[in-house]
Amino acid sequence: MPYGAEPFMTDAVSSPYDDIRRLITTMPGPDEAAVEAVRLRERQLTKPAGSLGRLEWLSEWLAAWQGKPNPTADRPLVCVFAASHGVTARGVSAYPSEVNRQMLENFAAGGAAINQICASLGLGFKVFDLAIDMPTHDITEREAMDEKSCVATMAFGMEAIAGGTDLLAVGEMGIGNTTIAAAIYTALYGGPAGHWVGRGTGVDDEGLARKVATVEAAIERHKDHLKDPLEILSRLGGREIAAIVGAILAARMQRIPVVLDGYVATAAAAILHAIHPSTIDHCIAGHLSAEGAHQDVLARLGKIPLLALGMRLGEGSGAALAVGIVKSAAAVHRDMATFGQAGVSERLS
Ligand SMILES: O=C(O)c1ccc[n+]([C@@H]2O[C@H](COP(=O)([O-])O)[C@@H](O)[C@H]2O)c1
Ligand SMILES: Cc1cc2nc[nH]c2cc1C
Repeated sequence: MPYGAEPFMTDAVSSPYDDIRRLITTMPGPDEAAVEAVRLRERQLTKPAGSLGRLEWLSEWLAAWQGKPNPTADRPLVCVFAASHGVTARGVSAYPSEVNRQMLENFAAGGAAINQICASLGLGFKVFDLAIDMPTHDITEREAMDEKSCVATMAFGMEAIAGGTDLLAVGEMGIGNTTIAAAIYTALYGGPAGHWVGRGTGVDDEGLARKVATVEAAIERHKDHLKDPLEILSRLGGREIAAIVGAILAARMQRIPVVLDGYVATAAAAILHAIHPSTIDHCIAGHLSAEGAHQDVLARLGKIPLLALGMRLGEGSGAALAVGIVKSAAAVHRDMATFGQAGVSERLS
């Protein structure tokens, strides 16, 4: 038998993405019985019905995706995925790419904003270095990464949950990646590149014009290959976005609800949503980023952000703050007294 023609191989055209597509078809759905149990207890707690607004919904959401009637947020984990981008050669960021490695050191030393947010809220924190010294290709010239590297990076992102957690927040670090995210949104949703491009770390008007021109050039370069969302991901990048796609999928398989960070992290959710909207039903938007088009993206994904603090930092900061709210929602649901326990009179009619 000639080399490469083992009997178990078929002639069917296979793609490196097949395993990811197969995984998506086996994802668990929401646990309706757990949601009902939460609603039942909710009605018995010492407060006017519905008075805790979205906190009540958050308890139901946790229960639905954790698959348990007593939802928890006892071991929340913030994962930050860090990557470098060849497109920075086009002058699309207010900061140099060296900041990527320097910020990894800052995260490790405990000096970044995200370190303080995690410490103040008691959240676990893990950073993933996605070959930070090897930028992906400039997407105006060629694809950011090949399909196999893209799949390998998604698989690496699945490691996010390896240590165990009951609530995952996903964020990123990568100079130039608001241009990458804008390119992904332009490919997915169409319209002028200028609609999707914002100031990121704070580029001036010339920088903004360079970002728009860069996204337009990237779309023009790849225009014949932007139908399949996974191909959009590998062509436009970057590694941190691919890793977050993997983390979101792995979390779903293990029944771990996910909190998304800002404009860049949401691009990973948008890729999955374009494959099938239900793939991100276990995700909430932690916050509304100040990066202009985030509102539009979240509306397309059907997500209402938990917080709107005018933040545009990235590094998981908005998602981590939102986890603090989710932790309170779980604690309120678990520890409040019922009308019966507290001897408080119930509603008249
Ligand atoms: O995700 C967001 O909402 C967001 C908005 C603006 C900036 N960022 C962060 O800033 C970096 C990207 O900005 P830029 O200008 O280099 O494209 C990257 O490290 C992101 O974490 C992130
Ligand atoms: C200093 C700095 C910190 C960051 N954290 C996330 N993105 C960032 C971009 C810069 C420039």
